Amino acid sequence: MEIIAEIGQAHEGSLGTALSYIDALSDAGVDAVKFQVHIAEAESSIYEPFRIKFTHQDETRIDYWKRMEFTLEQWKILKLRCEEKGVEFLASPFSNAAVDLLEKLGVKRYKVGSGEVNNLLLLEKIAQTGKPVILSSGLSSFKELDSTVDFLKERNINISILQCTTSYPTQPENYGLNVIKELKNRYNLKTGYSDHSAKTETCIAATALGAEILEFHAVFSRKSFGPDASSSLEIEEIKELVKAVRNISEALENPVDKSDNSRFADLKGIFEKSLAVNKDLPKGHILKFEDLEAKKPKNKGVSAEDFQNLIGKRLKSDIKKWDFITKDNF
Ligand SMILES: C=C(OP(=O)(O)O)C(=O)O
Repeated sequence: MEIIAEIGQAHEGSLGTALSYIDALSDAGVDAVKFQVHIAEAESSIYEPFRIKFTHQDETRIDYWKRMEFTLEQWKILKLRCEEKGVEFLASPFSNAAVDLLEKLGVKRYKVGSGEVNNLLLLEKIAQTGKPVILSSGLSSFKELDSTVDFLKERNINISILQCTTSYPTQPENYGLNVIKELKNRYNLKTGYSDHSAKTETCIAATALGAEILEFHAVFSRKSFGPDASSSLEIEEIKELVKAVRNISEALENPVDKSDNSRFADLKGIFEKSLAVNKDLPKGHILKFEDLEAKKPKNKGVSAEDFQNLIGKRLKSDIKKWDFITKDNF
């Protein structure tokens, strides 16, 4: 399982905050820390509407993107910090200029956000790098995904694909956990889940349903400013999630063979019981179901699993309450 923590815009354009996120998330045990590379002039214009107008600080959406930009030098610092902390620096570009920037950083692969699935210009640019792509599907139908997957396959790109719902925060009826398996069956690619539910249980369920990659938004506090804060997981939740996901992954990698219980032989013996009577019974009494009890340990008399053979049998001797029943009693 690959666990990717998406910082998105949670850094609010501050290099220091972005570095703190790398530190906190690598300590939480994720495999990759993910950024979005926004180069305002290359990807947007004054005509772009706000997805959520959460601040009056930025007059227009492009002003917001400008505030989220880092310089190449700053990106180098962020990537270096990821390397020092032993996590992959992963990013989604939102323009061809952003791909050029990421190439200068020497990234290993690319994430394509849900909004870019039909941006063939960007996909062509990424494909020209020859590097693997993780494709998100939050806004796409199968038909659109088919074309994008074909487009990348024709260019020999190694693709992974994520179920995602672009709705912030995503409500249970829209998680689409069923789609993880459908994507796997349809494309036979490495398949995962990109979460916006802000709930660890969604990611754990996705793991159990076969996701091989998990991505979720991270934030220091869901009360923070920002478009994704309410759809994100906090650091303590991420720590717990990482542990849970690693455990479930290990469980899934070790399927249990229920047809063979030989490993329980000793323990099973400790749990097994022998038959006893629950009242004083006189010689000549005919045993009924209501007379019987099953008590530990096993092998003290007739085994509990053989109780049906005793019903209707006549006692040859008295037997005291809670005494075990043996063959000699008949
Ligand atoms: C928007 C992104 O991804 P997703 O669609 O998976 O949320 C992204 O990676 O930048």
